[in-house]
Order: sequence, then C-alpha cells, then structure tokens
Amino acid sequence: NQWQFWNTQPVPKMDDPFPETSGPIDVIKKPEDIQKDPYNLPAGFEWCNLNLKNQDDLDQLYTLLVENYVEDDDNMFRFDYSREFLRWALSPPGQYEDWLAGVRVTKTKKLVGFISGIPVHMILQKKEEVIKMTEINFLCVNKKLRSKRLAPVLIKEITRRVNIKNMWQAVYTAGVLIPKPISIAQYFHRSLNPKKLIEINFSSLGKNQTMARVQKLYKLPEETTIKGLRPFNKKDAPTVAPMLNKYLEQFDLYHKFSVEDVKHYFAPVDNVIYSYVVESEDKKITDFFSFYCLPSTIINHPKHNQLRAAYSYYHFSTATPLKDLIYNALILAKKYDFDVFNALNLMENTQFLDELLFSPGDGNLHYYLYNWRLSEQFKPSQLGMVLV
Ligand SMILES: COc1cccc(CC(=N)NC(=O)c2cccnc2OC2CCNCC2)c1
Repeated sequence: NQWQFWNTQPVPKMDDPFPETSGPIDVIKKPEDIQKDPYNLPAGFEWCNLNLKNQDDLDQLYTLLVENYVEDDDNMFRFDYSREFLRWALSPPGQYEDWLAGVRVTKTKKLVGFISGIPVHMILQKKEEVIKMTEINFLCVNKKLRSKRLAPVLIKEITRRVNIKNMWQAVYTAGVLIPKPISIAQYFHRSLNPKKLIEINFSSLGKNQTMARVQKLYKLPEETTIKGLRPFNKKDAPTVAPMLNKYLEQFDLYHKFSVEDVKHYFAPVDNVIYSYVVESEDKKITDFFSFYCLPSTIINHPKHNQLRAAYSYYHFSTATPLKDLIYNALILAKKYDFDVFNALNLMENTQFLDELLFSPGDGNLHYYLYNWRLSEQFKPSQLGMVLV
C-alpha cells in the first residue's frame, strides 16, 4: 500500500508518541548534501518546469487537472481550477521557477504529471522564529498512469528542489489519510442555489421539506448589509497585512503575510479571488474577508456540467462580528452566481457555521507537515492557514 512509501519519509508514524518540544524529524542536512540531478523517471518520461506565463504550459496544466485531479468520495464532482486561478495560486511573490515540476511523455511532450511548491513563511505554536518552508499542492498523475509509482517520484523530486533552496519543511493538505495529520478539519457547505444543488445530488431534500420551503430558507438579500463595505484594493495592502497577521497570531499554524503577499493574494480577480474590507466613517479599515472561486465539473450529468463553488479564504474582524462578515460574503457570492459557499471548521469559523445555515460535508481535509514533529495534535480551531 502507499504507506510503504510514507514509511520511508520524514513524517511521524501513526502511533508515534508526541515529543516534549517540536522539531525536525530528519538529520540536519545542507544544500550541498543534496543530489544535483533530478530523480529518475520511468523510461519514456521526462521532467519539465512549467512557466504559467506561457499560454501553452498553462493550457496543458489546466487540461491535466480538469481531467485527472481530485474528485469527491462518490466520484460525482472533480475540481475544475481555471487557468486564471492557477496563474494566481502558483505565482506568488518569491516563487521559484523550478517549483512547478511537470512530467511529460518524451515522445509526445504530453503533460501527464505535476506537483507544485510555493514559498511560505510559517509561524508554528506562537514561536518567534519564522520557518521558511514550501506549501505543496496540485499533486496530479494522469488517470491512465496510476500505479506506475509516479507520485512518489514527484514528491521526492519537489523535496530535492526545495532542499536545494535550504528549506527542509513543507505544509500540505489532502482528503486522504496518510501518516500523519497534524489536524483534521471538517468541511461545511452553505447552499446558495438549493434547487440546482438538489438537481445535481450535491444536496438532498429532507423528508418533510418542499423545494419552495428550502428556497425560502436559504434566500439572501440582494444587497450587502454592512455600512462601509467595499472591495479590497492593492492600496489597502500596507494596512491590511499587519492587521491580518495580528489576527492570525492567535493560531498555532499560519503563514505570515508580507505586504507584497497581501497585494498578490487578495487583489480581486473575477472568477478567482474576491476580497472586501469594512471602512469606518473616519476611513479606517476595521474588518476584512475573502473567498476564492473553485468550480467543479459535475461528472456525467445530463443537465448541468459545472458546480460554481466559493470557498471561504482569509478574514479578520475588529469591529464587525465575524458572522456578519461571512453573512455578507454569502450575499456577494449569491450575487456573483455561486451555487454553494464552502468553509472549513478551522480558525474561528465554528462561530458562524450553524447560524449561517452551513451543513457538514461528507469528508475531512487533513493538514500535514513534512519533516516536522509537533509536540501536540492541533484542534482545527488552532489552524490559521487556508490552502486553495
Ligand atoms: C464539490 O466538488 C468537489 C470536488 C472534489 C473534491 C471534493 C471534496 C473535497 N475534497 N473538498 C475539499 O477538499 C474542501 C472542502 C471545503 C473547503 N476546502 C476544500 O479543499 C480546498 C483546500 C484543499 N485543496 C482543495 C480545495 C468536492
């Protein structure tokens, strides 16, 4: 089974005890100890670095993912990350051009495998020092090439490329359970278009519920209700960055945002990222929220082929209650024609899930650290990091 591979990696075993203090698992190494050449691929395959400024590379990555990336447990939906979204998510400040690692068929140059890393400055357990590490995402192998053991090679190769940059830890999430989650978050959905969600079997009608009743239950106002609410723009970054970092300090795992990070991650992009601030009378920013756009292909449905889903991203609140901020996020998501608004039970999100009519999803999102043994298991409420 695939834990054979994970037993060779610097990650805790499932039943390992917790140490007094957190720290690296592997022996401390230096970049010069790391092999210079890429790991071997099976015959007929070759490595490539994707450049998402190149339309052809972007098209190939989009196609690989839309056909082969993560599906829900019942194989009814598959993530459909847009090209614009991928460019946004994978070109943050400080990105390395060899951290977008692709595998091509040598003969046809067809992209059949991919894994990405982006640089993050992590704060763990309220410690002073920032740990520079990589956030790993989009591990994908073409469905026809599964069990060729390509995923372990992709993981070892991205690790090598990260180690060469003198970084030794990684953060990643997965729906699947592998050794060893630092925390297990639950996901929740808030219906925005209940009729469509029922038609596509994303949701179901309760026994004594009618469609009319359900549509009334989830109805939202046409306009937002918070005075001073307006879209975020890049000029707000120098103010928002310190306020967001201040908010995140309460959590035991989070990425410390630079002003440049805030400009990149939160500058609104249609159908990618939506960000809003609340500005008081005297032009002070008091609150912030954001959500990202991640549609899913509806696999083999006669009437609908795409589920438009919004996902809660980062927020902070110093004057407006969090539930009012997210209530307005719901109003805006509905206004932008999203069908559902998703959130995890991390950060302080449990404060709004019930009141805003979120229902639990049927799965979990596991959070992982690579080459870092924590002194404790985190509750989801200790997590301050949202991955796309
Ligand atoms: C509705 O379409 C889906 C298509 C594929 C998988 C899933 C279930 C699932 N695995 N959902 C999540 O992982 C999830 C649920 C709520 C919030 N964020 C999430 O994942 C994010 C963060 C991790 N990378 C994927 C997107 C649903």
